[in-house]
Formats: sequence, C-alpha cells, structure tokens
Amino acid sequence: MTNKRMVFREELSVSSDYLRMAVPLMVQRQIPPTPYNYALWYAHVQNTHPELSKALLEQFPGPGSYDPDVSESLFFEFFVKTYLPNSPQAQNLLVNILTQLARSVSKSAEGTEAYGESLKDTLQILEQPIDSERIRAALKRLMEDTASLEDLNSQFRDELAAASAEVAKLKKELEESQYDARVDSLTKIANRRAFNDALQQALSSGDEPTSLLLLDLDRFKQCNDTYGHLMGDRILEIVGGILEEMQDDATFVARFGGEEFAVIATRPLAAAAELAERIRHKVASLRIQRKGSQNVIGGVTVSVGVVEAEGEESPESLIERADIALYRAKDEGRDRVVVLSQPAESSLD
Ligand SMILES: Nc1nc2c(ncn2[C@@H]2O[C@H](COP(=O)(O)OP(=O)(O)OP(=O)(O)O)[C@@H](O)[C@H]2O)c(=O)[nH]1
Repeated sequence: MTNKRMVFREELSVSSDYLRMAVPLMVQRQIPPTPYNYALWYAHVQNTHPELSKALLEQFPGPGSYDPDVSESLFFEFFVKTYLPNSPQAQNLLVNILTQLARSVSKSAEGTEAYGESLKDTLQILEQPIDSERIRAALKRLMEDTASLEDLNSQFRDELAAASAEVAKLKKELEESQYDARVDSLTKIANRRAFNDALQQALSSGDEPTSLLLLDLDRFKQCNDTYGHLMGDRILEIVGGILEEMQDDATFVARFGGEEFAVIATRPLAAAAELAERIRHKVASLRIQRKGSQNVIGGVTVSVGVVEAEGEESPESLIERADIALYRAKDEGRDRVVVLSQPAESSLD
C-alpha cells in the first residue's frame, strides 16, 4: 500500500474542476454522494494514486456495481491508514464513528424529505374545498410525522453525542500513544526518540550554550548478576528519578538506552560539569533497601562524559564527543566526570 499523502489543499477553481469531473463518474455508476464516496472519486480524478484509481474502476465499473462496504473499505485503506498514526485500534475506531455518522445523517435526511412531502400534501388538502374528515386525517398524519421526525432527530442527537464521546476517547488514545512513543516505560523519563528531538531542537535554536552529559552506570552487569535483573531495573528507575528531580527549564533528561542516560543542559560547559558532579554524588550516596530483607544496596556509581556544542555542531558529533569523554571516565577508573573541552581537556575528581 502506498504511503504517499493525498492532497486536498487545492485552489477553489481547481477543486471545483475536480468535483465537476468526479460527480459525473459517480452519477454514471449510481454512487451515492456520501463524504466517503466524494473523497474517493475526488482522489481518483486528481490522478495521483494509480492504485486507488485501479481499485475504484475495478470495483465499480458501472451502474449497479456499487457496494457501500467495498467503498468503506477503500476509504479505510487509502485515507484513514494514510492520515492516522500507525494505530490500528485508533483507525478502526475512527472508521466506526464515520460509518455510524454517515448512516445517521442519511437516515435523518430521508426523514426530513418524507416530512416535507407530508407537509406539502397537507397544505394541498387545506386548499381544497373543506372536508373536515380529510382535514382531520391529514392533520393526524402530520402530527404522527412530526412525532416520528422528532424521534429521528433525537436519535440523531443521541448518536452525535455518542460519536463525540468516541472522538474524545480516540483523541485521548492518540495522545496516550504519542506519549508512550516518547517516554521510557521503565524509568518514565524521556526515551531516546524524545532525546533526539530535544537535542536537535536545542542545537538549532542557536543563541544559548548547549552542553551534553552522557551517563553510564558502572559495572551494571555485575550489579544484575549479584542482585538480579529486577533489582537492576529498580536501580535504573531510581537513577531515572534522580535525574527527573533535576529537570528544569534548562535541563532535559532522558534514558539514552540500556544503562545509559543523557542530560541536555542549556548551560555552558562549567555549569554542566557542576551538574554532572551533583548527579554523580547523588547516585553514589544511594542506599536501596532490598524488598523483604534487611540488606541495603549501596555502591551504585556512574561515569559521566560532558561536552559543550561548538559552533554549528551536529547532534551526532556532540554525542560522539560525549561518548569519548564517557569512555575516558571509565578508563580512568569510573565513578567520575570527564569534561572534554576543545582544545584543552580536563578531568574532574
Ligand atoms: N536490569 C537491567 N539491566 C540492563 C538493562 N539494560 C541494560 N542492562 C544491562 O546493563 C549491562 C551493561 O553491561 P556492560 O555494557 O558490560 O557494562 P557494565 O557492566 O555496566 O560495565 P562498565 O560500563 O564498563 O562499567 C548489561 O548486563 C545489560 O544486560 C535494563 O533495562 N535492566
């Protein structure tokens, strides 16, 4: 299936030309003018999606070939999947809402038409010589039709209310899925994807100094081996919590991957190095009570590499330099901060 987007932002004159081309094709095939069908045939005459055009012409070659289910599924395939984020649940929900609304709208329109007819008949009867029986019958019919139109309207209102509740649910679901896509599920801080965006943004916003801290827990494999993987997870959560506490307008913290974390600080190198030292101290002073035991785990340490972006440095280059600083911190004995400044380099601790 193609991922190319459909374009509906045309000049008014162009879009009315397209519509003029689309409508006769629909009329020839007796295709009802529902929003789905307009969208499909409009896209067909735009001639931008050969796959859609091929499917439409094959499925609806002429009068009598129209099948609302086929039309609905083409709409789903070509529009909903292209426009909505990759959440099949959200896509299905939206299609259900659209289907339900389209049905109610046409039902309500039919009801209004029938009511109009009934009014017209009644007026004609009233113009004829007075016949109280016929007038009574006509008025009775009009009252019944009014009642059934009211029913239809209230049904339509209920369906609209249900649909807007569904839309609100869909919106929430989409927001949640967008949130999930940017938050690390274990530590609940930003994940690598959100970090990449934040770093790109910090570097392109220009004026202020941007520093990067890369942090890696020391001998974490040993920690997992000694205390178990679940305890390892808990330590990661706690370290994530320490970082989150330090987050402010000038600091963005993220889980970089595995047992590595990253902090983007809108600060010059010296201030970023101080921040790194504060984090290192906090981690080193952690004492974690093991569940169901008196044992307290300590000695968790972290190595940190700190760099400041230079000129128009790219995110990749900044990360690479922070990584060099971090591995220097590991080489020099761990539990330390190494600041890489160019051309001079220095090491704290
Ligand atoms: N519990 C837990 N462990 C993880 C997770 N992600 C990565 N790890 C573990 O982190 C460990 C990292 O090990 P190494 O890369 O060898 O590094 P290290 O043992 O921390 O040693 P140094 O970095 O050299 O100090 C591996 O054993 C991974 O399994 C996680 O989400 N939970």
